[in-house]
Amino acid sequence: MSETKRKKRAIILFNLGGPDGPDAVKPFLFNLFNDPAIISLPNPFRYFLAKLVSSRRAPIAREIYAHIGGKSPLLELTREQANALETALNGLDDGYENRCFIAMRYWKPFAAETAAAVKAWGADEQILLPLYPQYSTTTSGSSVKDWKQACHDVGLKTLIKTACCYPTNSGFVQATAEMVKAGYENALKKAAELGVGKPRLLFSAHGVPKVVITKRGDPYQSQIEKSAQAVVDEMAITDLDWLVCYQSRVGPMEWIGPSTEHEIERAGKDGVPLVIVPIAFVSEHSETLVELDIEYREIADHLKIPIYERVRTVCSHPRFIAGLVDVVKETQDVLDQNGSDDYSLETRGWWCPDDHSCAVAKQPSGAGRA
Ligand SMILES: C=CC1=C(C)c2cc3[nH]c(cc4nc(cc5[nH]c(cc1n2)c(C)c5CCC(=O)O)C(CCC(=O)O)=C4C)c(C)c3C=C
Ligand SMILES: [Fe+2]
Ligand SMILES: [Fe+2]
Repeated sequence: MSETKRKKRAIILFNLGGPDGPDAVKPFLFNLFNDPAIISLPNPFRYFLAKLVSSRRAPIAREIYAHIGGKSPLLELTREQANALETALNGLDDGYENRCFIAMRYWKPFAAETAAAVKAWGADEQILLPLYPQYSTTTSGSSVKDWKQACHDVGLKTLIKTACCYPTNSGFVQATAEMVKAGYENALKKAAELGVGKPRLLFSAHGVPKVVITKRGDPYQSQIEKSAQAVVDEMAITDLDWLVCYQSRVGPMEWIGPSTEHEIERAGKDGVPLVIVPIAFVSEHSETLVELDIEYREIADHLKIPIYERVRTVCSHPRFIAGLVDVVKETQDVLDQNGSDDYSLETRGWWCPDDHSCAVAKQPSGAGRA
């Protein structure tokens, strides 16, 4: 019996990227601040502001990265996720030969290099998979736009579909809940030994300027709240004390709140133990290993918070990888039933309805999109 040729499906994993050494810090920051999704000024103003801000921020950022060997572990951890996902997808035996590629937004491997590799491999289809469960124009939106530009530049034109977001994906929620539960129980045990009250869970997400929510209409904040609620529901512990807060503020603009620092200070006043849960990151990097583990822990110690327990991110947790497989399958269904996205760079802010029906097949063509 002749074997039918399997279609080649490229899965493109997007993340922010991080410097691979001290010399990369300034150009990495320049790329970040020169992104119109981050600073929405026309050029040449954005270019000059990005030069200025990246020069000023570079010494601070270098100090941050010095705590973790001068570089970000993000690419290495993303490679592990890509390998695990590729193995899981190829185990489906669903008629596709799968290969996972990585495109980082502000440092290597950049979209252009990866798009060229996808073209050289001879992909028939592409599934775009941001490693951000919640959608923001500053992250997933920016990466997808950058990717489509790279596809234009290298002449890569295949069927293509984007998984815009998956804030309540069961694999992501179960993996997170399992890890939070372990951290919570650990803190509860320590609290009993110390004779202090029960711990409070702080679901800490990367912040964004308020205008990103109010003017652009990003669903990011509401999706963060949905993720946290889903994890709490999955944990099924009665009377949990929990809330959502936002870390990593930079610049003079007003950011969404409450800030994680403010909530740590409030916990200090209340004298309650803390369990910190990163809810917008799916891997370890400067924002978890330095900001949460070193900087915020110092604040907590200074305030004599009795316990400060930080839950690790899901990384390559098998349940999370299984969740990503589901996202790829759902996105493939939408591609098969609604057809390919176009390569237009004119995306509106986001295209996923709040109920996440963008990833549900059998909707009328174009539904949920601008
Ligand atoms: C959900 C994830 C992220 C959102 C939303 C986001 C928005 C955002 N970030 C900045 C500025 C900086 N971010 C920096 C690092 C950084 N940011 C994210 C994720 C999100 N950013 C990650 C994963 C990382 C870590 C990268 C790594 O270490 O590998 C930095 C650099 C570090 C520092 O100087 O503090 C900056 C600057 C803005 C302005 C913004 C929204 C407008
Ligand atoms: Fe979505
Ligand atoms: Fe950031």
